[in-house]
Amino acid sequence: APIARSPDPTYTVQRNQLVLYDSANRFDNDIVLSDMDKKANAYLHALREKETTALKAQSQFPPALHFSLAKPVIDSTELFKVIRSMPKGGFLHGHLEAMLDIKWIVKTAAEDIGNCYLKFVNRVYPTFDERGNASIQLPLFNFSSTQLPRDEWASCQHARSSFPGGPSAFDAFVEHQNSVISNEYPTEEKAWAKFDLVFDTLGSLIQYQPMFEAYITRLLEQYHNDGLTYIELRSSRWETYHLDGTRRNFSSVLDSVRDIVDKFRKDHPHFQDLRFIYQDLRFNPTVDIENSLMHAIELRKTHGDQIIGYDLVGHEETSALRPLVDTLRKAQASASEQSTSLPFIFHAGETTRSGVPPDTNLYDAYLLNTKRVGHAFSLSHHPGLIEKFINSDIAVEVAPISNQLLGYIGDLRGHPMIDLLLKGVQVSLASDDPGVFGYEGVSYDYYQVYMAFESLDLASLKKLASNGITYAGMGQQEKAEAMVKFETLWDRWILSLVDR
Ligand SMILES: O=c1[nH]cnc2c1ncn2[C@@H]1O[C@H](CO)[C@@H](O)[C@H]1O
Repeated sequence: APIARSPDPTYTVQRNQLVLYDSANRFDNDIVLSDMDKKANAYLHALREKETTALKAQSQFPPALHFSLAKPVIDSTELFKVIRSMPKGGFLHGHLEAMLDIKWIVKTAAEDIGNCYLKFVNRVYPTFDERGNASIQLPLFNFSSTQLPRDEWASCQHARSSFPGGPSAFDAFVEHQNSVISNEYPTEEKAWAKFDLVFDTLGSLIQYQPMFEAYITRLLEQYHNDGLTYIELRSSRWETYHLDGTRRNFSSVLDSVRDIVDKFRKDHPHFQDLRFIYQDLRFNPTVDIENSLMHAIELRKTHGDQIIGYDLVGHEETSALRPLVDTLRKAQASASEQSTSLPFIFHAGETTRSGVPPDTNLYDAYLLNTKRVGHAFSLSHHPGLIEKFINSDIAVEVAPISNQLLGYIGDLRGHPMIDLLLKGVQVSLASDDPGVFGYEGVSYDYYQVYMAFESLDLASLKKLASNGITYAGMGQQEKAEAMVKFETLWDRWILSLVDR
């Protein structure tokens, strides 16, 4: 008869020690789950396991699918409903024009705001494949109290009602023309070639002040409904116009945002604020960047509670930080001479490549004292920088669905964020340009990440959410307030889960 072996107790002790050693620096180690939290954690864990098994059996596991295919699957799950209802603290990485459903924007322009005209312009863009260049009809919008020349401009109402399939088909068509939702753009080059075009259309819609106000109001409602209580958006110098021809400069636009947010906060006392990071395009001529830096410093003096930093955006292959180091440093010195500051919150490392400028931008961002880094997709290649980021408490803004749709990763289970998290880099989840990716808010990103990485649990979700407050452009007092509100909402949410 075989001799029964009892497990070697020394081995078990060694193994437990190894596990502990390996997870000693995990990003979420400081989160302590209450007994209630633990029940909720068990419930979420079981739900994830059950739905994962079922979805894998149908080859429909969402993190493995292109988001255009994953979205309807995610929408049908119970776990997504739960994740949607989760308090998500702060949202730190989104671009002003690309936050809302394009179908809603077009319908609102035509039906509610009025005085809306549009034309289609033919735009050619390289597709980097055997077909060479492609062209696309892009709509541009304009708002006017008088009829614009009919040979060029159509009224939005007429364009929508006369479109085959009617108004909603028209809105869907505009969305298709202005997005990178479909898998027609499988590589970084193709996605960016299309992506770069769509911001003109979006800009033309929200440079009209009544549209801008409707947009900001809707943004607050939708993102608050998604569980967010603090929002930071990247915005270029934003100016708007009125029907009578008067224009608002960025400073006046910020005043109008302040009014809208104050009003929203009266009805939503848990909502903290909406703030902006002044952005310029990284490939703009240096004199333009110098001007936007000076303008950002002016706004720091007058609207320092609304403009919390400065960033350079756009495809990182087009231009590096290094040639701009002097310009950027001079601007910060000039800010402090003027008794203010201009914090940098740079995009860097949004690339799969290694050792080339989009990757080595991470060095410059670090040396320029960036507060956080947008994307840092290639940070996992840099053991030394990872250590520096951890020691200097520089958080990374990760937008997994954006990374997939812009061609940096296929199956999200391969996303480098898990390496960073388990080594102790702090991350805040974001959605970058959800309006151009076919959704709103940040819940899909939370869902995909929780599904993709089974080593993440409820404590991880709580840490990711609260990081949106910890690393926000708020003062210590404001952060403390926001965190208390977040904890209240969190406990309420946990109760609702455990009560099921
Ligand atoms: O993921 C991104 N990386 C870099 N730049 C971006 C990203 N998403 C949007 N923009 C840039 O922001 C501007 C609109 O506000 C656009 O110019 C777009 O290229």
